[in-house]
This record gives sequence, C-alpha cells and structure tokens, in this order.
Amino acid sequence: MDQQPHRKQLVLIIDDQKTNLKILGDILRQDTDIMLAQSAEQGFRKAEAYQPDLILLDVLMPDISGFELIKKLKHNSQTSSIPVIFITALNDSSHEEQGLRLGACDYIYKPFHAAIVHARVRLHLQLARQRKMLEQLAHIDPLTGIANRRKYDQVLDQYWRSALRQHSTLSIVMLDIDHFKEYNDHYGHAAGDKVLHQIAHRLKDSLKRPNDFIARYGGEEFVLLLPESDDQGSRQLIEQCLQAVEDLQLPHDYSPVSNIVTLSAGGISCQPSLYQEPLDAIKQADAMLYQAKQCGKNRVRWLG
Ligand SMILES: Nc1nc2c(ncn2[C@@H]2O[C@H](COP(=O)(O)OP(=O)(O)OP(=O)(O)O)[C@@H](O)[C@H]2O)c(=O)[nH]1
Repeated sequence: MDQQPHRKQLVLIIDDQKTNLKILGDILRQDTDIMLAQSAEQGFRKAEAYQPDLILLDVLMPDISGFELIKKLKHNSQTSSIPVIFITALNDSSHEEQGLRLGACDYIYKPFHAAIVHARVRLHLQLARQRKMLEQLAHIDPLTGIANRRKYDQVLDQYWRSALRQHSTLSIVMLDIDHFKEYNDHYGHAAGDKVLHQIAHRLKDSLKRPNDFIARYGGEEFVLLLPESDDQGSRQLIEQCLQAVEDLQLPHDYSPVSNIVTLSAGGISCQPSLYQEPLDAIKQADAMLYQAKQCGKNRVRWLG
C-alpha cells in the first residue's frame, strides 16, 4: 500500500500561454507540486512519464486542442485514470458538455478566481487520493498484505506484453506450502494464518529487483513473476527463497518431509511470443510444481 499518504500531490498544468501557467502555478504551488507544459505534445509526454495526480488542461491550444488531447490521454493505459480539469475562456454550455462527455471531471473558467481554483483542485485531488487508496485496497490480499490474485492478473498481462515488445524473458514461479493441511489440523487455523503471513513477507523480502513481483495466488499458494530473468538466475533466486523460508525455522512436527515448514516450487523462464498465451506458461509452471510435489516436496522443479 501507499506508505506516503501525506506527500504533496502533483498537478500538471498544460497551457500554451505562459501567463496562465504562471498564475495557476502561483495559486497552487503552496499545497501541491506543480509541473508545467506549454504544448499538448509536451503535456502528453509529461503525463505519461510522471503520472500526475491531476491535469489542468487548456481547451484552446495551437498544436492540438485540449479536446483532442483528452481523447489521447483517456486512450492511453498509463494516463487514462488521471483526472482532467479543463481551463477555458469559452463560457458556453455546449463546449462544457463536450468536455465532460470526453471524460473531464470539471471546468475552471478564465479569468481565474484564486479561491475557486483552489477549491476545485483540492476537491479533485482529494477524490483522486481516495480512488487510489480504494484501488490499492482492492489489490491487496487482506490476510498477508501482499498483492492478491486480481493484481497478479494485471501485472502478468503487463509483464507479458512488455516481454513480447522487448523480446525479453519472463520467469513464472508457483510456490506452495508443504503439508499445510496437517499444519492447520494440528496447530489450528489461526496459527496457519500467521505462517501464511510470515512466509509471504519472507518471500517478498527475498526478491532482489524492483520489478520482481509476488502475489498470493490462492490458499497456501504464491506466485512470482521475474521479468528479464533467465533460467539460471531465476532458479537460483527460488532456491534462495526456499532457504529463506526454511531459515524462519517454523516448527511443523506433522510434516513427513521435515520438522519445519517447507515449500515446493515449480517454474519456467519463457520468451513470450504471439503464438503463446500467458495461460500456457502458467500451466507449465503449475506442472513443474506438481512434479516437485510428486518427487518428495521441499524442492524446486524447473522446466528445461
Ligand atoms: N490457515 C489457513 N489455511 C488455509 C488458507 N487457505 C488455504 N488453507 C489451507 O491449506 C490447506 C491446503 O491443503 P492441501 O491442498 O491438501 O495441501 P497440503 O496439505 O499443503 O499438501 P501438499 O500441497 O501436497 O503438500 C488446507 O487445509 C486449507 O484449508 C488460509 O487462508 N489460512
């Protein structure tokens, strides 16, 4: 979850008139971080790169109009959810209707009235913050605090497409706690929940790169996505993950494979192609996990 709820939010102001940029910047600077763009083109690039919390967008600009730019922003997955307020001198209800239909959340009219600019911007920033918090909550597994299956589906799609574009590898790993039913049966469900939480965090802390991703796949199963990681590197990392969980030394006197809680893992490194679905790769990783379980558990099985 976002651990910095009190950071200043970022507002991108896109207007071809320097004076407007200055006036709006001066009005808002005290409460927010400000980024300026003097053309639609530059504004679009900055929106994509910096993901501001709110965009103030002039309707009339010489290169591309604000109406055209908002269409572009709403069609781009990186920028589609950023709220946009139009800035306009056109005090005409048909324009306002058009802007709102294209996805703007509000209008601010020129000449600027500082108190109104403040109030509208504050309101939409507050809504943006609440929406982000809700989105984050919807993507977190409540028991372990790591990403849930829904988030995993999104990230898999994103990493798969990125690997396709860049012709790079993606490793997919499924991990499952060994004899967890016996654990629950003997130590109780609440103790089982605690183990799930500890393992989730130990695995998360064992990941090395910022884009390495972990989610609770369901029940006592976890999934890892490791972009740009080859067979050898991924497999090594997974061995380290299993070791890190063993190092927790969680007693499991009812496991036939060890006297502490252990994991089995199955994985593959693949280079996504147009002829392969992500689901095929998941099935292969799952088959590897099945093999690891069949071969005695507490081990890694890797395809290839
Ligand atoms: N405490 C707790 N247990 C869960 C949760 N989700 C699933 N489980 C338990 O995980 C256990 C999974 O049992 P099985 O699928 O038989 O797997 P296993 O006993 O680990 O056997 P192997 O995978 O073959 O080693 C069941 O007892 C589930 O109730 C949860 O959120 N909390």
